[in-house]
Amino acid sequence: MSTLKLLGIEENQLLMGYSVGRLINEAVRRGEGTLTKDGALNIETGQYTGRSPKDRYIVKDELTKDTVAFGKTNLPMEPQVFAGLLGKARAYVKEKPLYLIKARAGADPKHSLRINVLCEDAAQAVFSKQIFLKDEEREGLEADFTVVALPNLKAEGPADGIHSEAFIVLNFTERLVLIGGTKYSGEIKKAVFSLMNYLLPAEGILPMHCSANMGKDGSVALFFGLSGTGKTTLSADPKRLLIGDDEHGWSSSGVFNFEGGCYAKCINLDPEKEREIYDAIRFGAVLENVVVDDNGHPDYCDGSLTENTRCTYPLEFIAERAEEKRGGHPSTILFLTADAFGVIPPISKLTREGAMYHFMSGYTSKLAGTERGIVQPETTFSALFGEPFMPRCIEEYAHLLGELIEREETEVYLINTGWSGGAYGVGQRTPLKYTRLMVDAALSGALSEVDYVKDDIFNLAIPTAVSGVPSELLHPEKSWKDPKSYQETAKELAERFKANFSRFPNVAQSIVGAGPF
Ligand SMILES: Nc1ncnc2c1ncn2[C@@H]1O[C@H](COP(=O)(O)OP(=O)(O)O)[C@@H](O)[C@H]1O
Ligand SMILES: C=C(OP(=O)(O)O)C(=O)O
Ligand SMILES: [Mn+2]
Repeated sequence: MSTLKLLGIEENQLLMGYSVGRLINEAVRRGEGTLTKDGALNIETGQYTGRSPKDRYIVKDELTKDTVAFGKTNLPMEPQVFAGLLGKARAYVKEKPLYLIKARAGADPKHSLRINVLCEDAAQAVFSKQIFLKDEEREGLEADFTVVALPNLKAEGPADGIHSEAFIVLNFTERLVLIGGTKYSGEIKKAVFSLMNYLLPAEGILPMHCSANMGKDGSVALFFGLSGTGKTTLSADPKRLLIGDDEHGWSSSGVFNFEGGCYAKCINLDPEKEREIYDAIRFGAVLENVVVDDNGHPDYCDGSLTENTRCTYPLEFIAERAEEKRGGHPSTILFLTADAFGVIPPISKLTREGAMYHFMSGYTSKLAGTERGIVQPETTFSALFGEPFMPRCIEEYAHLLGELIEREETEVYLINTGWSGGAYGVGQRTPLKYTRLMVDAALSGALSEVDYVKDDIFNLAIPTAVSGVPSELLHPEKSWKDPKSYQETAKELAERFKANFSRFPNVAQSIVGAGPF
């Protein structure tokens, strides 16, 4: 059955082919948001201002039962529970006008999905048009997957067989994503990301939660990291061409963006420090939960609605960009971690085994606002630096990365964009200008020419010098005022790494041995 039929939607309900300008007018007219003085559309998303992982499900059926790693991250949903929610959605959309955005995921035409996004809100239609790759020219209504975003449809929680009023459900058999009860647009993009992450490994492609950019010489860099660790910020670099800010695939011909736009954090956005992002906030961009005064002036320092304020804009709003949204094989990979313990060196070089160890560990902190209920940094091990979005078992993805970095001789660094000079509350977040200099040094090849010292707790190789960066900052045991408390804290974190890694009992000893001592 066609997906529209399944949803009980008639063709005459669909609002199609609207330009960005027209959708923005609709959003304002319908009271969904207002324009700032720079022309961006600002909306408030209500109670849900970040992702809600406890409300995200995958339907467990014949197709997925043996191919999805069901558990706490990939919550299973029984087909009959899905049928109940679908019934609610059908009743809700009956005779309701819905915006249809024809989009695509995957800039490599060989590995691309046709996506129809159906939105009840015009603002989410603008979001979808700007974040995904355009596919307006596509004829007919057929697509590979349909995403239905009904933020104002609230479920009844346990009475509907789910956790709360919000639901994000991926149904691979019906090729349908149902979203209700949350207006946070991040759910729409991350749901499509999860679709790609399920489908691509079957084609031998590694999907990655990373940003990507390219030097003017064509050399590609990837920045992996969980939410808030700096993928978007560090990849927007005027010296390099942006390929994409969040989701990529790595195939035998190189890397490709899944998306067509960016989803940047705006908290404390400072035009001096993040010029590219600041300049992208204009007509056509969508802000979420930024506090704006009566004259339309945004106050990026106001986190009263959430710390997770956001801006969506198409890649074309960034001057230095890779037009094709693709590049060759990465020569350098940077794993970004926001270490709230403040004991991981700001930059270190990983061996191939070390890269595998840290990819599978995915150590970082969840930062305030990025997920429901997170108000201060919370230690997490999020495998692949994106476990919430990876439906398959971790080893499948890790295996692919291992093969690729081996074959392409990709160099891998670990970068702590989190705390230094002390733990969260005592030290400070590593100044962005220094992190940028460390990234520059890694990408220019300068770090191939310096000496390294061993960190004897974490088994990491720390460069002795990075141009422009105070050398004591490079070594946590020197940047902490109290060496004893550094030792204790570092050892505590090392133990946490080991405890976490016991979830991978079958991994080669050489990889386990590349972790903390
Ligand atoms: N040293 C640093 N490196 C990267 N980002 C930093 C640093 N210090 C502070 N930040 C801030 O942290 C946030 C990183 O967020 P973002 O780049 O959107 O992460 P991601 O794209 O990985 O979710 C930004 O608000 C940025 O200004
Ligand atoms: C949209 C998100 O991604 P990121 O913060 O990694 O940009 C999110 O995690 O909600
Ligand atoms: Mn980002």
